[in-house]
Amino acid sequence: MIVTMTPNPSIDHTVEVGSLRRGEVLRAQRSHVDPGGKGVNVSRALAAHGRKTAAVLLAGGAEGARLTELLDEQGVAVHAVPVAEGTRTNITLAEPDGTVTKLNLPGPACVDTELNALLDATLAACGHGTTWIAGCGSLPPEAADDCYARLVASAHAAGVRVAVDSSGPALARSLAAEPDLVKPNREELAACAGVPVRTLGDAARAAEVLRARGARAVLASLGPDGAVLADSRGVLHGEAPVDAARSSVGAGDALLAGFLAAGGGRDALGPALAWGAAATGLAGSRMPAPPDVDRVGVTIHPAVDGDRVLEEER
Ligand SMILES: Nc1ncnc2c1ncn2[C@@H]1O[C@H](COP(=O)(O)OP(=O)(O)O)[C@@H](O)[C@H]1O
Ligand SMILES: O=P(O)(O)OC[C@H]1O[C@](O)(COP(=O)(O)O)[C@@H](O)[C@@H]1O
Repeated sequence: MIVTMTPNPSIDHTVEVGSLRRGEVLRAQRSHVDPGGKGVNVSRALAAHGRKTAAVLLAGGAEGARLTELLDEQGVAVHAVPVAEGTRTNITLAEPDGTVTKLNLPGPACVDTELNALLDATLAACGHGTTWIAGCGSLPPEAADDCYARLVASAHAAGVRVAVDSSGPALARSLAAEPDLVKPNREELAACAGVPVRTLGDAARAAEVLRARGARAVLASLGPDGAVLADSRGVLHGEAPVDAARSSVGAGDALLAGFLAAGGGRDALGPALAWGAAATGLAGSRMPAPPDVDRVGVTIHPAVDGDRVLEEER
């Protein structure tokens, strides 16, 4: 069983437009709604693979009720902790060439009692046989940025491993608590380590900075360049090319889900890459199922090519 905690979930509204022109009236071709938020997506990907998971989240207002309903429809067990203000809606504008513009709202403000209730509910959701808790996403406005650090401390006291996928101060503050894994993307890695990440070598060095600050392992996702995994045994790089990426929204969440589902060790890098690449071939933030993942070919490189310039920097 893998429990996810999402302090700031969302309704993800994807709108498909012909092309995005600022300052004009755009006619949408299609639109659809997915339950969203990083931990929510990890649970959706696990549920799509028939894995036992529970999504613990803060939910408020009609949007919060709708989020719970959407997750029920997808067979995800939800533990919704009430928050006074309404859950946010995040907007994705998707163009036919695969370009995605994302508008993430701040979300409902949250007070200490609500955040404490979320942490308590997360620990309470862990039964016998819970292998991981994944604490994921941004924090709502006014939430204390030691939220994930506290999650790590209490989960470790209960003997459960913790993965943190967040950004900014919430990620930085979590490191000293020694999370078993952190999953930054390239921007989050660079910001947290305080160094530019332009090459694979930069990514490997930045991951080591996060390990030196306390993270036991770092799974740094690098978009089309795959991911590097740094742990006490060294740094690995792997990738899984995709022919036509449709939407990378949620790909990092699918990557993390695949990594945890495969046990969270060095052997889990391959499955993680397959789940992440499979997600990029699906519309919006749809999460991959086994047939999507089985189509993907993964390469794990014997050594990290430190001079290789990352795709997004070329
Ligand atoms: N264009 C792409 N081609 C192949 N794989 C991709 C692509 N974009 C994302 N991925 C896969 O999805 C994972 C997560 O994507 P990334 O953009 O790094 O994370 P996030 O969604 O958290 O920002 C990558 O590590 C990679 O495995
Ligand atoms: O909590 P944040 O950082 O605002 O991110 C929330 C957004 O991230 C997502 O979980 C997608 O995550 P990734 O593309 O990083 O994998 C969306 O569903 C959601 O709208």
